Amino acid sequence: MRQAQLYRWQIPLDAGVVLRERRLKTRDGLFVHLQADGREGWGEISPLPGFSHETLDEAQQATINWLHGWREDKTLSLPEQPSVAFGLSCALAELHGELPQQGDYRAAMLCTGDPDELFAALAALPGEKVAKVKVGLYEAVRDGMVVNLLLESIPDLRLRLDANRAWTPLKAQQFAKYISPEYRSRIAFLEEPCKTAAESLAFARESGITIAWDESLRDEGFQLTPQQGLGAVVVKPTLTGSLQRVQQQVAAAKALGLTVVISSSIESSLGLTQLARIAAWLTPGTIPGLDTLQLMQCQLLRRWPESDLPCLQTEVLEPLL
Ligand SMILES: O=C(O)CCC(=O)C1=CC=C[C@@H](O)[C@@H]1C(=O)O
Ligand SMILES: [Mg+2]
Repeated sequence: MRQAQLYRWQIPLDAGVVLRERRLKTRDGLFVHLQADGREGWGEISPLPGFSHETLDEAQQATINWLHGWREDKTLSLPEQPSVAFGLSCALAELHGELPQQGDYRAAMLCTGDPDELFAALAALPGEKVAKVKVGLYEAVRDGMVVNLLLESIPDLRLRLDANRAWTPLKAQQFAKYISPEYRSRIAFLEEPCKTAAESLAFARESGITIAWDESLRDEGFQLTPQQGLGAVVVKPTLTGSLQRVQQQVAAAKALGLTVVISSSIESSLGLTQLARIAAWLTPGTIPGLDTLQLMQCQLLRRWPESDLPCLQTEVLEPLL
């Protein structure tokens, strides 16, 4: 006997979460709970505003339609909305015991705010010092000076940078000019420096700074091919689709010798813990990009290890079925 429930939730975010020039005050999403033969599985469906094409209402309706069929023992293909396919595939994988329990809870520290605050946090970072810094929000020269200062001040720090396609080729050159050549190898990668892939690849060739694809992976008709200066891909499962689709994309990137980073789409703690398990399973040895729980004011259902944020249970969730 199959049972299913769908919950809607909303988490207040700390001030200052800006995505694609829009301020996000809350993170809203869905949890799907499947039960059958004494087993259960959970999944998170939380399309990311400004990045996902589907709205939460569209995701909700597609999920409800699918669940009605699943409860009647129909074997259905997953809906095409990536956030829905991902969440349902996680719930099915948990139900069938196919999502490994072991997680990689290390996270590349997501750095926001002023350099002084960064120094203390980064210097105290235990183990492999990997941090992610968003660039492209301020002047490129300032970004270059801050990044150079961080690399100079913390000799064992490696940085992941992300410009979210903010720079023109000139701005990208201005940034690179302020990074001492001997520090450039400690930039693990710079995600999406310029507005177009061609401009980003030219930047990588000219600057010697390794770049990574993130948004490009999801562009219509994009083909992943080996390129000089391309070192990594950043895979956001909520924006990509089912676990099976994620596995395909990870395998294709690894076959090209690229580093693959499993990255957050600002999911709840339940989604983030599942991403940590997917990272340990599909990209062992690579620190995932999951340090986004700090943006939230609470956890839901499952705790992120060592987070002291309050963890709320189903009583705050709105059942929809
Ligand atoms: O990848 C990480 O380390 C954390 C997640 C992260 O940086 C992002 C998540 C969602 C949208 C963006 O703000 C940003 C990104 O573009 O990678
Ligand atoms: Mg990115």
